[in-house]
Amino acid sequence: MQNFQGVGVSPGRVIGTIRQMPKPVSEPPSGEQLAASTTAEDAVAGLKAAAQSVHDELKARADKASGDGKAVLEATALMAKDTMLLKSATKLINNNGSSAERAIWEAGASVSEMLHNLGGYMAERATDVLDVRARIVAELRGVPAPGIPASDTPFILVAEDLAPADTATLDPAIVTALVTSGGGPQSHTAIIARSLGLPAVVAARGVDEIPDGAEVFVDGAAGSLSLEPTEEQRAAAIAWVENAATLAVFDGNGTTADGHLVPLLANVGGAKDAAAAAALGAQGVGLFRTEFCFLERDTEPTVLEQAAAYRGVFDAFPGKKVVLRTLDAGADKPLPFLTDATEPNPALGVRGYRTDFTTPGVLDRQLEAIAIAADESEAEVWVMAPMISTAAEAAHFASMCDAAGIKTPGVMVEVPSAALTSASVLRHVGFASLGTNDLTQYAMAADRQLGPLAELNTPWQPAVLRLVQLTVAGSAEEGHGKPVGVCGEAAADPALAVVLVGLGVSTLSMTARSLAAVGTVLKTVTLEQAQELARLALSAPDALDAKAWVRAKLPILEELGL
Ligand SMILES: C=C(OP(=O)(O)O)C(=O)O
Ligand SMILES: [Mg+2]
Repeated sequence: MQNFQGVGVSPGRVIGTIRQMPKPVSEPPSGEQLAASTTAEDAVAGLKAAAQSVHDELKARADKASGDGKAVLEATALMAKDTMLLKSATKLINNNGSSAERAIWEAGASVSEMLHNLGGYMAERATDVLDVRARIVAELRGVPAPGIPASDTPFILVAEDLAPADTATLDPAIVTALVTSGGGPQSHTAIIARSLGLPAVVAARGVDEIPDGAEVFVDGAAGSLSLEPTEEQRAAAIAWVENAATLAVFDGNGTTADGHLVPLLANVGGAKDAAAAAALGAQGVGLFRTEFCFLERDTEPTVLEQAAAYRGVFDAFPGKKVVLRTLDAGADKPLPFLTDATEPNPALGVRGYRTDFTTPGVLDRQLEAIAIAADESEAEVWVMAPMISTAAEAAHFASMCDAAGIKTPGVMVEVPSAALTSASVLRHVGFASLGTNDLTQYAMAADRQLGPLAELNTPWQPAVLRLVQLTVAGSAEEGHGKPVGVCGEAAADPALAVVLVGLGVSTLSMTARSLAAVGTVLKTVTLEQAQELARLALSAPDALDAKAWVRAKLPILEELGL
C-alpha cells in the first residue's frame, strides 16, 4: 500500500478511481506554419471539424448539466461555432500559411481582446473564447481537452491545482473527492472544496504520477491518499456515508456541552449562498464577502446596483445578524476598478481598506449603498473593513460609517499589527472579526496560495493562536469586552473551532457546509475543556503537534471521520 501525504482541507473518506486533470494546453509556437504535406484547404477543413466536435462535446455535457454549470457549458459550446473566430483563423491559414493550431490561437486572442474591450456582458465571454481555443488546439493535437474530464461515472479528481473557472463545472455528484499536488490550505481550491462539501487534500506531492483508473482511498481530514485500499479503509468509507446524515444538518444552536453559547454563522458571497446557508441552519452571516458580487466587473457598480446585491443577502436573514465586509479588492481578489495589476507585491499592497487611500469615494459610495439596503431590510446589519492595520484606520472607518448612518462599524483583524494593538483598535469600533487566512499568511510570511508553504500556512501555528489570544485579551482590557469573532477558514475545522472558543472567541463563521460538523463537536466539550485544549495548543512547539495533541483529546473526530 503506497501512501501520499498532503494537507487535509475538507473532511470525508472515500474510495474511488482517479482521473488526472489534463495539463493546460501549451501555446503553439509563434510563426508555426502549415506542414509541407498539408494544404490550406485541408487545414481549414480540419479546423472546422475540430471546432464542430468541441461544440458537440460541450453541448452534450450542457444537456446533462444543471444550474451555473449548464449555463457556462452552453455559452462555451456556442463560442466554438463563433463565425468571427473561425473566419479570422481561416484567413490566417489562407493568407499567412499559419498552422491550424497557431491560427485558432491567434484568432482567439484577438476575439477575446475585442470582447474584453466591449465591456459588460461581452467582456464576460472573453474567457470563454480562450477556453474554446485551447479545446480546439487539444482536439487538433489529439490530446485530452483541458479542464475537468467529462464523465458519466464518479471519480476522484487529481490536479496540480484548479483554476476558478474549473470549479464552475465541478459536479459533486461526479467528482467525489479532490486531491491536488499544489495549492495551499487557504487557496481558492480549498475554499471551494469546503463549500461544496467535497473531501479534499492539497499539497500532496507525487500524486500527479498516479495513473488514471487507479483505485485509491482518500481521507480528507487526515490529508492522505492511499493506493490499494485496505479492508479497514473500505469500512471507514462506508462509515463516512452512514455518518453523513448527522453531519448534513445543523440544528441552529451553537453551544458547548455546558450551555456556553457560540453562534455559528456563515461565510457568503451573495444572495444564492445566503439562501443556502439559511437552509443549512446558519444563525446569521459572519462574513459577507461583497467583492464576490463584482469580481467580473471592470467598472464600479452604481449605488443602486450595490444596494440590490446587498439586499439579496440581508433578506435571507430577517431579524438575524449579517456582518458585511466592505470591498476587499487586491491580491487574490483583484477588481480592475480598484486595484493596480502591476503592483510587484499585491498581498502587501493597496488592498482592502487601503484602496480608500488611492481611490477615495468608492468606499463612501459602498457605505451609502449598505445603508440603503440595511434600511429596507429586517436584518441586523454590522459592517467591517478588511485589512485594518492601525487604530487610526479603525477610527477613520468608524467616522465614515457614522457619516453614512451605519451604527455598528467593526474591523477585520487579519494583519498582525491590528492583533497586537487590538485594545486601541477596538476603542473606535463595535466589534472585531479575525480573518485567520490572512492573519496566518502575514504572521508566517507565507503566501496563502502556495502549496510548498502549506506546512507554514496553517492557523494551527502556535504563533497565530497567540495572536488570536492577544486580540481577545486586548478587547477585555479597559473592560469594553467588545465581541471578537473568527471568520477565516480556521473556524470550519471542528478541532480548531474548539480551541478558538477556548481562546475566548465569541462567534465562529464558516462555509455553511461545515456548520453541522463544528456544531456537533462543540457540543461534546464544556467551556472549561475548550480552555484547557486552547492552553494545550498554545504550549505546542509547532503546528503539527498543536493539531495532533488537540485531536487526540477529541475522540469524536476520529469516530465521525472529521
Ligand atoms: C476571512 C478572511 O478573508 P479572505 O479569505 O476573504 O481574505 C481571512 O483573511 O481570513
Ligand atoms: Mg482576508
